[in-house]
This record gives sequence, structure tokens and C-alpha cells, in this order.
Amino acid sequence: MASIISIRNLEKRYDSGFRALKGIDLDIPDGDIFALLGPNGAGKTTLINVVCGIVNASAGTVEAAGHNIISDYRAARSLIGLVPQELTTDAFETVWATVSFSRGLFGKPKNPAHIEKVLKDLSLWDKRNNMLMTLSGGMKRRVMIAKALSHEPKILFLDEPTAGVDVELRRSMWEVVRSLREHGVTIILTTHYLEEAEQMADRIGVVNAGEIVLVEQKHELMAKLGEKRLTLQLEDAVEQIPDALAAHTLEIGDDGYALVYTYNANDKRTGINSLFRDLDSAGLRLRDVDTKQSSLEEIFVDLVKAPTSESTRNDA
Ligand SMILES: Nc1ncnc2c1ncn2[C@@H]1O[C@H](COP(=O)(O)OP(=O)(O)OP(=O)(O)O)[C@@H](O)[C@H]1O
Repeated sequence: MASIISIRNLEKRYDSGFRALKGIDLDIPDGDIFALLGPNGAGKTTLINVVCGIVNASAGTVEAAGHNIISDYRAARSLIGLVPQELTTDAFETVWATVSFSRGLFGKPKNPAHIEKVLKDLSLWDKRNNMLMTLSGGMKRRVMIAKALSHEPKILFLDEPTAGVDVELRRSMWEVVRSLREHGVTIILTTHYLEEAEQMADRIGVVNAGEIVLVEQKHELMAKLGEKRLTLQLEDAVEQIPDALAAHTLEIGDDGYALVYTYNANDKRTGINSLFRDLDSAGLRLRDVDTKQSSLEEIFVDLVKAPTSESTRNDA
């Protein structure tokens, strides 16, 4: 699939000297829902803000649908909608006025039919004449999405769209995002909720300390999650894998007191049955058995362990 966002060697050093982005290369396929994960301070918002033209990059290039975000700013920006992390709404405006105004900011001609559709899609139509101050937090968040969609962008950035919202609203936001994707909008969202990434994303990118440490299709990541480790605790230690078990890929652990077998729980044949049969012929006696599944959370935690000494030095 062609990429709609193309980021090359992107650097951001803030005036304080802090290097928030360190040579980011990233392609986001057209029509994907792309989830950007990473711990606090990893650089997710900085990355989004650079692409949206809110923060200037120190080096590197970004193209949105082939338009350079600096030399072809207007064309690039008109393709992009941004729902920022913080809710900033004008308390005394009505829903209708604020969303229509946002469209005008992009120099687009009035299109009441489009605004009506956006408000209906986001279940805000009944509230169109309400002042923003009278809305709940969840509704205000929807208004932010409506504003971002007012100029019919092809790419929508959502910076933590469901932070602090209740489970019901979160699910309904997911529905909204999915239906946008069905209408051809590419979605890039940041989230701290791994469940959100699991539920929504076609592709997952992990950012840590200003670097992209992983980009993978979700189903490939999920296949990895099917990976389990079976640990066989032995009564007596072994020095090497017995010949009777040569057909199985095993590792020795625990100073010879454990054999570890890695398999995919999603496979039709996991090999566990034949392993147990062969254990018997190898004459090994088991003290205990346990299985452990890796989770997206574990993969994530592994990837974002404390920054390396080199990156710490770079930040100084
Ligand atoms: N204007 C600024 N001046 C100096 N440093 C900044 C500025 N804005 C952000 N930073 C620093 O850049 C780093 C990345 O911040 P950023 O907001 O992009 O992280 P994030 O991944 O979005 O975090 P979170 O998950 O908390 O939203 C942080 O260490 C932050 O303190």
C-alpha cells in the first residue's frame, strides 16, 4: 500500500537543547489506523506536532500525500486534521459555530451539509445549538474531533483520544474512528492503552526516547503474542539435551534443572504431546511444569526499558 505520510531522518531539538526526536524514519500506509505507543515523554506529541506544522523540525523531511510540509505547507495542512491532547474549546460558542468556524480557517467554502454529517456521525446533532460550556467532557472531546474533521481531511491525528473518558465513550469513539477509516481517512492515534491499540490498529509503532523502536502490523505482533514458553522443571539436572529429545527445540535453563520449550499456541500442532511422550523415553522425571505467554504489554515494557547510556548522553 502507498504511504500517505513519509517521514525521513526527522530531528527535533527544542530551544532548551533537549533532543526530542532522533532521526525518525516512518511511513504510514494510506487508509491505515496507525497506533503510536510509547511512555510519557517519548516524543509522540512532538512527532505529531511536527507533521501538523505546529512545531518546526530541526532537520529531516515530512511529506503528506506527496506534499512537503514546509515548502508545500498549505496543500499538506489542508489534508490533515488534528485532535490535540488538551481540550481547548471556546466556552461561549455553540457546537455548530465552533465547528463551522474551524472549516473557515482552512479557507474552505461553507458546506452546511458536511458539518451536519460530521455532527450526526459524532452524535452531536442534538447539541448543535448548545454552548460548549454546557457539554460534558466526553461531548467536548467529540467536538474536538468534529472541528478536526470540518475541512474534510484525508489524514486525522488523534493525540490520546480516549484519555480519561469512560469505557462506554471509549468504545463509541472507537466506532467513530473505524467508520472514518471506512470512509478512506487514514488515522494516526497515540495511546497509553494497549487494549486500544490491540482493538483498533492495523499497524503499531513504538516510540521510545525520541526513536522508533518498532513498527509492525498488528496481526503479526499478535501472532508473536501467541508465543508461549513451557518450562519443565526437572527432578535431576541435565548437562545436555538427551538424544531422545533431539527432535524438539529445547533450551536448558536453571543450571540444568529446567528445559524450556517455545511454541505458538495458535498453531494446530504445538508439539507438546510428542514432547511429553519423548520425555518419558528420555527417562526424565518432572518436578513441575509451567507455561507463560508473552503479552503486548511485555513486548512493550521490554522495548521501552530505561534509555541506553548513549541516548542519555545525547540528551544532555
Ligand atoms: N517546548 C518544549 N521545550 C523543551 N522540551 C520539550 C518541549 N516540549 C516537549 N519537550 C520534551 O520533549 C520530550 C517529548 O515530549 P512529548 O510531549 O513529545 O512526549 P509524549 O511522547 O507525547 O509524552 P506523553 O505520553 O506524556 O504525552 C519530553 O521530554 C518533553 O519534556
